[in-house]
Amino acid sequence: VRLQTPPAAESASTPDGMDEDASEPDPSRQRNGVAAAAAAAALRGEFSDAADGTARYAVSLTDRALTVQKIGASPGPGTVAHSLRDCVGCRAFPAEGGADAAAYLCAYFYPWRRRWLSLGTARQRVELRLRVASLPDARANLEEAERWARAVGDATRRDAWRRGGVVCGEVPRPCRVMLLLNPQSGRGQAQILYTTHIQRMLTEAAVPHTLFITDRQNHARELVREADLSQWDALVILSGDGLLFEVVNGLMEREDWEEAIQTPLGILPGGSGNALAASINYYSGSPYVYGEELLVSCGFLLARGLLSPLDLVSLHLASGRRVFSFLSLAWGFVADVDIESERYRQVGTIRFMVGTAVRLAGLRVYQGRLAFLPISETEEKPPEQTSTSPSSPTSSLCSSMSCGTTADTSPNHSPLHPDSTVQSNTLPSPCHPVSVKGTANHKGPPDSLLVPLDQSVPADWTVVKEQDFVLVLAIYQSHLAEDLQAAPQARAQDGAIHLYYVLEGISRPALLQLLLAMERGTHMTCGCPYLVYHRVRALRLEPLSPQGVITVDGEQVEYGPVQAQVHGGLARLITG
Ligand SMILES: Nc1ncnc2c1ncn2[C@@H]1O[C@H](COP(=O)(O)OP(=O)(O)OP(=O)(O)O)[C@@H](O)[C@H]1O
Repeated sequence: VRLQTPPAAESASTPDGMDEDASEPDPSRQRNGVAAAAAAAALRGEFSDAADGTARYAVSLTDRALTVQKIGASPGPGTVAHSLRDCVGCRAFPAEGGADAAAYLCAYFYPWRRRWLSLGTARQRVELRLRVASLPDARANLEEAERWARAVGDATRRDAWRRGGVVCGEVPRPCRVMLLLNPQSGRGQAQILYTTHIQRMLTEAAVPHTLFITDRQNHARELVREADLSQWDALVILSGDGLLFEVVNGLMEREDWEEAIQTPLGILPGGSGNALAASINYYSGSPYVYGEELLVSCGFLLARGLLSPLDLVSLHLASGRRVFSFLSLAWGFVADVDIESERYRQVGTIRFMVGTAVRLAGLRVYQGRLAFLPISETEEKPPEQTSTSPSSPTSSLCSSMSCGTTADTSPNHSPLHPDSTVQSNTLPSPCHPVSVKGTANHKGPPDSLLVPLDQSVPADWTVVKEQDFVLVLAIYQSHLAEDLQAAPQARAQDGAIHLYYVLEGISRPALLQLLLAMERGTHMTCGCPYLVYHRVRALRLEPLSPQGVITVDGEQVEYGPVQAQVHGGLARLITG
């Protein structure tokens, strides 16, 4: 374990060095919009160039933008409006060594800009540094710079809330972050990613953090299980999804699990799959990005600090062990590829492509039983949560169950659903559903929809005819990997398990076509009769083939019968 304190941010560019902000349209960015923004300005002032103090700038702050106009230049060229939607922070500081009475104002933006060498956009860093020297003494100049820094920070926060979707709070400021990093995740570059991107970004956003580098499997789990959580406002993972799986389960193993699991969780992609990070980026409405660009986008969302509820799925394994999952349960093709491709880890995300090619060549089928509790079309959905203003007393008190759920317009099941494979549970259930309580090693809410694994599923469940499957995938986020949109209709807090299965009989080309379509999330439009989809609250999977792989959140668990139930909004996720 290493502890580190972030150093101060470095490097600057002056307004002269910046192009027009390339974010999506903002009234204040347009030509006559600049005038409108200035008219509604909350603050106006005159600053000089941070480099040598020669050029002078008229600066105005509105609810939406920080606009900088070179004095003497006509509006348009020489005027830059920095949208607050792209701002991560702003700070004031005195001139170095006290030789000068001036103070400085620094604001940090990450607008979406066209890439230099390829199509599309990515968030790119812009630093605005201005000199405040209009007052005679150093203290007065610093106070003026601080006044601006506070105003920019407050306006940015208000802007984030205005745009927030399903928001149930925000991390406190300053936010004390426990940042857990797995140095072995992905291609083993998480530490470099921290130094090159995240350290500076968190410093700019004034997020003090302590870095914990894990040195073995289950290290993160133990750390959060034993941690004094009153010391931390958020737990952030720079790693793959496997480390977050450990953190979630470490929190759920605590005596105070109910409170502990409310600790805001954040994820920064450092692994090879990075499914949750890709999902968060997608939920935020951001363009598709991957690799380091996804890291910067997720770093930006983390810096904004808005919280959304996160569903967790409680899973009971054959041994009686209970685990909590935020991403997926997989059996068959998907699980095989995930685990078998571990040996190609050094090639990064391409490992999944290699693994897919290998497994397609030796396509397997698995015999098993599947049953689930569907979410009916008519089932009442929890009311949609609207953003609460940052000053609202309820905003920081969001309880897991009171956080709302977005309306989901997706169909309950695929129109391609081959009815012949599904039957309602005609077997009389020998007992009424009884809660399956947390087992000895786990705390957590009771699973009121499940009965013990050695009993038949309840009568209102749907039982799939016993047969051969190519894959079963239960997923609760939109992405299964950075480039796999397995359930584009899913949301972090929709209270649903999105259950897909592919039946035996599918040809290799048809399966490949499905997997390729999944990159764009269009697999349900392929017209494949072997692919079935249901939205469910609970499920049971009983593999009958003697050998196979089951994964939970990409981690291999014991092979055998497993059942699961979703718990809506049990955790909280930083989604920006
Ligand atoms: N220092 C370490 N050395 C070896 N394994 C570790 C270490 N720290 C954590 N682990 C384990 O590594 C496993 C994989 O980690 P993680 O999910 O972060 O990376 P990944 O597998 O590359 O990413 P992804 O899940 O996105 O594919 C986890 O089970 C975790 O417990």
